[in-house]
Amino acid sequence: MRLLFIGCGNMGAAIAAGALRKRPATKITVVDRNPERARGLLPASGAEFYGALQDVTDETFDATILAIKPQQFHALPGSSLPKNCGTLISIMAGVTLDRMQVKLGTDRAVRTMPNLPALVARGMTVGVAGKAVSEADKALVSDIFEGSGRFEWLESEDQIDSVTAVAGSGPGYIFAFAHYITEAARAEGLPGDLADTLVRQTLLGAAELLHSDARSALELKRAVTSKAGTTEAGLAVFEAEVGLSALCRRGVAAARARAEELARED
Ligand SMILES: NC(=O)C1=CN([C@@H]2O[C@H](COP(=O)(O)OP(=O)(O)OC[C@H]3O[C@@H](n4cnc5c(N)ncnc54)[C@H](O)[C@@H]3O)[C@@H](O)[C@H]2O)C=CC1
Ligand SMILES: O=C(O)[C@@H]1CCC=N1
Repeated sequence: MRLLFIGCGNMGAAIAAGALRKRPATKITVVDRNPERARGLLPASGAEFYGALQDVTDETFDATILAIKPQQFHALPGSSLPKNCGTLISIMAGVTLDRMQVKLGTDRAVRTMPNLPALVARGMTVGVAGKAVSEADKALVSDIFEGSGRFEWLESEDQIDSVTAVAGSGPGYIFAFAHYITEAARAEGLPGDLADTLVRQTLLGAAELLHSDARSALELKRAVTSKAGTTEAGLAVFEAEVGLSALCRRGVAAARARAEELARED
């Protein structure tokens, strides 16, 4: 398969690496304003790197992945896309299929929301297909993203901003939590290195249990929590009236509202 990446930063490079993992014969062309950074993020890929779309000589691709920031989309010269750019795949938060149609003149477009663990092939991507996307196009899109983790189709675009708030931004919330727990461990007087190891390994173990154990998150929480024990004492603080539950709802709602706002910006 032949893929064109427009923008190849953290996410573009993770997705390109995933596509290569799934289909090693994939030929990748990258256009990035900073081609040297892109090259550094995608070493030994056999990819070609360009600084501008006009420099790309190939005219035929199976898919073109837009992996620039939503705020960079309005400056993209839609008319300079290659003649046969295949299925257009956007990973931009808050950029609607309608907006892509107006700017790029095609309904053969898929709006996706991946997440950063794609870097380690543990990503979660959700996609919604535009009107002119065929079953063959959809199979290709699934293949591209399955190389960097799990992929699911959404029936309608209505839910993608909520998906963005949960899974797209989600790793950021988890990393913030890891940071604050590490700080708390240091405040307890534990050495920095040990605090770091305790938190990383605890999160990894908990994530692995969530992944491999049939019990729900709530059931697993109960399995840790002994009656009148230490976890119960800690959770009583985390779950106080305006605690973790309310914060999660407010945080997710704020991220979803920001995605909706991005959709209105041009
Ligand atoms: N970082 C994350 O965890 C996630 C990001 N996203 C989405 O992925 C997109 C990219 O995010 P990152 O990879 O984090 O950003 P990034 O800043 O690492 O990558 C963007 C790249 O686009 C390049 N670029 C900008 N304008 C360009 C243009 N006109 N032509 C060619 N290249 C251009 C930049 O040089 C940069 O390398 C965003 O739209 C974001 O909403 C989606 C899910 C998760
Ligand atoms: O923060 C953002 O806007 C992007 C989209 C989801 C994760 N990062």
